Amino acid sequence: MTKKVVNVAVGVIEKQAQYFVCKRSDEQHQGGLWEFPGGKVEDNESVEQALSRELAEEIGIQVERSEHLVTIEHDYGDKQVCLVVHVVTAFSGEATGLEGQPSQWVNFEQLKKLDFPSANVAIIDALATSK
Ligand SMILES: Nc1nc2c([nH]c(=O)n2[C@@H]2O[C@H](COP(=O)(O)OP(=O)(O)OP(=O)(O)O)[C@@H](O)[C@H]2O)c(=O)[nH]1
Ligand SMILES: [Mg+2]
Repeated sequence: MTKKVVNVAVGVIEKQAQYFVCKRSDEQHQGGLWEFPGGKVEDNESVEQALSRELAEEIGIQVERSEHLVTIEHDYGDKQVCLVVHVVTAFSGEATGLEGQPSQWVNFEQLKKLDFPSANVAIIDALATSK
């Protein structure tokens, strides 16, 4: 049986060699783990539109420049996702967890030590390669 793939726009927010990450709530899929902010791409929008919308909703920033980093297909067993990851290198506003989620800016060494969903291993690898 083929499962429905959920397309997700994910933003790696980068500023002065620091990265902005949020903690997923316990009730969410892959709850309690750190994440790069983002969310599901709706039927009527492009990945870039979804990225801008989700980052405005979740962390209150307006994307000014972003570039594609990597696209990852991952099967969690209970859910199959396709993460389309962009690095956001210019934005306005100040990143904050608008939905009450814990958040922090970390450098790359700290980023590597955080607990992320397993699909994110490939994001960290791609970031390391792009540096
Ligand atoms: N945002 C985000 N989602 C991720 C990451 N890694 C990863 O596997 N995912 C998965 O991508 C899927 C969709 O992301 P999401 O839960 O943020 O979607 P959303 O903001 O639209 O949430 P909602 O369903 O509460 O409205 C989840 O199954 C989540 O586990 C990540 O780094 N960031
Ligand atoms: Mg989300």
